[in-house]
Amino acid sequence: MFANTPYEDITYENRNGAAWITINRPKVYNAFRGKTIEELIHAFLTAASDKSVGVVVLTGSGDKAFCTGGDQSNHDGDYDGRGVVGLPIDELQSAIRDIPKPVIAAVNGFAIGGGHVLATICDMTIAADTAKMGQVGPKVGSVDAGWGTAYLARIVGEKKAREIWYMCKRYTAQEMMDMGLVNKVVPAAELEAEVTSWCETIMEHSPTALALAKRSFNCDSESIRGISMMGLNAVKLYYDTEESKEGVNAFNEKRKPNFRQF
Ligand SMILES: CC(C)(COP(=O)(O)OP(=O)(O)OC[C@H]1O[C@@H](n2cnc3c(N)ncnc32)[C@H](O)[C@@H]1OP(=O)(O)O)[C@@H](O)C(=O)NCCC(=O)NCCSC(=O)CCC(=O)c1ccccc1C(=O)O
Repeated sequence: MFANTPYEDITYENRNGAAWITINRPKVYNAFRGKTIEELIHAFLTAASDKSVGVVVLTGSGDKAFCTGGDQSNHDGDYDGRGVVGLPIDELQSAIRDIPKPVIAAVNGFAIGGGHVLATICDMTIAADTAKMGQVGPKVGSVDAGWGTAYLARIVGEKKAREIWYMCKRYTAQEMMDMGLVNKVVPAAELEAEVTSWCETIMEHSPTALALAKRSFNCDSESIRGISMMGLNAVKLYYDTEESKEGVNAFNEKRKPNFRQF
């Protein structure tokens, strides 16, 4: 599908064995549409099968955003691609978890909504001190009821996970590190160098030992994949309601949503 075709929504570079996958839609703060997700899946699977790649980095272009989740301008009940909600987001999340190589999220700005979920499921997260992270689902008529909730709670604990989803606040990189969602915070200008240095260390280590470690970590939380699929199907029904559409419309019209009518 992508043979000999450059990606449109992302870039892919093999830097000395580290596959850097960059979401390249800065005008919409690196929000994803159907095509973006397809290209990300393809890139992760390419990295998985390339023996010269030992580690994968996921980041966003520009200095504003890592990823702000689904593209709200392409969202009218369904997104514009395939899958249960018009985005094969479950396949992308599975690709990040299943590839037998460590995936590092290099969070260079906003990691919000589905973008925050992507950072959460990466094996490790290194963030710029300027990054802002959090959830917006209940403000914009959405929820990632699976990896975004249940897996998040494994990392930050139930109370904090519930706060993140119910309050929809923005957290600094340091606050996210204090909660266990970020491994290291560095000045924004040093993010790339820091991530490169972590990649160099990983490239010195045994790929099979790393793959086994990753698989064993995953085993313990594997049941969340089922919760996630059920959540996705429930969210599809929710997306078809006026209540959900009010959230999307309010964002696009730059106004506060009126959810109390429902
Ligand atoms: C990111 C913000 C907090 C930044 O706020 P601020 O600094 O005030 O800047 P803005 O003026 O708001 O934004 C600048 C510019 O970017 C555009 N933009 C930002 N985010 C998006 C977006 N997601 N889609 C489209 N466009 C976006 C914004 O319109 C501005 O453009 P201008 O032309 O300059 O006006 C803030 O922007 C913000 O909160 N953004 C909204 C984020 C959002 O709503 N994301 C979607 C969340 S829902 C989601 O991700 C579900 C998709 C999904 O993956 C999923 C589906 C079903 C089940 C599970 C999942 C899952 O999450 O896994």
